[in-house]
Amino acid sequence: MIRLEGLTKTWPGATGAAVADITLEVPEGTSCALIGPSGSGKTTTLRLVNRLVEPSAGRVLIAGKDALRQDPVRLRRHIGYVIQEVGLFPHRSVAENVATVPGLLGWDATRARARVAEVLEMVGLSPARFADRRPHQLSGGERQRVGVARALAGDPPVLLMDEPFGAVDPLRRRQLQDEVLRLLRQLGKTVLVVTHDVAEAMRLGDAVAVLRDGRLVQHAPPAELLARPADGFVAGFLGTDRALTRLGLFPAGAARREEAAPGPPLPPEATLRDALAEMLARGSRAVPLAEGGAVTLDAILDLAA
Ligand SMILES: Nc1ncnc2c1ncn2[C@@H]1O[C@H](COP(=O)(O)OP(=O)(O)OP(=O)(O)O)[C@@H](O)[C@H]1O
Repeated sequence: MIRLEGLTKTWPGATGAAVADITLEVPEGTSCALIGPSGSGKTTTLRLVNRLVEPSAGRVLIAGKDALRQDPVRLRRHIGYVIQEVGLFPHRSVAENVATVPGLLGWDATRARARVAEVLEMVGLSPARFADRRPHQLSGGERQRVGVARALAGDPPVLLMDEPFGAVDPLRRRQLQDEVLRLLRQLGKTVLVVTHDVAEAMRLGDAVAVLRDGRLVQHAPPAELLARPADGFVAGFLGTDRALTRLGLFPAGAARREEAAPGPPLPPEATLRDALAEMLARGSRAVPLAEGGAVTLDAILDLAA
């Protein structure tokens, strides 16, 4: 569990606080996405958690323990940190990069080697193919996977991610998001993730926290946030297409009706947004579901109301 209590950071010489009195809890084994405009304090908030930035006021509790009372270097060994630029050591192999924290934790070589192979497998990189490569011999997506593997290597209960998929092309991005999310859920990690991408926040966060000028303006599960933005600022930030974004959170079967519709069925992983796109493409008010029955336009409108 991560708990921020009245967390505040005022940079020297700044007129206002970059992070202003934020109180927020991320329950154990869940994820929270931090979103907000550029300069709203997302990265600073994340770095206050692992003490790369020291607060001006307030507290950070991790699993109930006050982070400010722990040695910052030790603290960081128990918090995974994934950033957009990944920050891999360029002259070290993938295996050596991933072994960084196990090395700092004093694991013996056999245990560290086994762990490196295990986490590389977890993120979908075959150790036989990738362990000996250097970072420049990887694609952007592969580098990002190595970044996640490195953050997981010491088995930290908490993970901080700052634009973790920012360098990945849009096509692979969604697949990588889904895979990493599934993995983190399965491992029961508590995750705080910063992104500027609204759709990504909705996919990655069990809850989403919206920041404006360092203040927390709304904290809610994605479907609730999209349905009921707290004010005009949040509504504007989520975008005029927020109703469509919300449809993307539900499986197509959520608007199932017991009726027949023409054409091929939707793929099993289709969302309501995909179903609507298919209706528009087919010029039809209903599309069949793989499990039988159909999604209808009326059922989608009922659900969105
Ligand atoms: N090391 C620093 N020294 C002084 N001011 C800083 C420092 N780091 C960040 N700031 C300021 O703190 C404020 C919040 O910055 P922060 O990087 O947390 O925002 P952000 O929401 O992550 O923005 P972005 O989406 O552009 O990355 C900004 O006004 C920024 O200029």
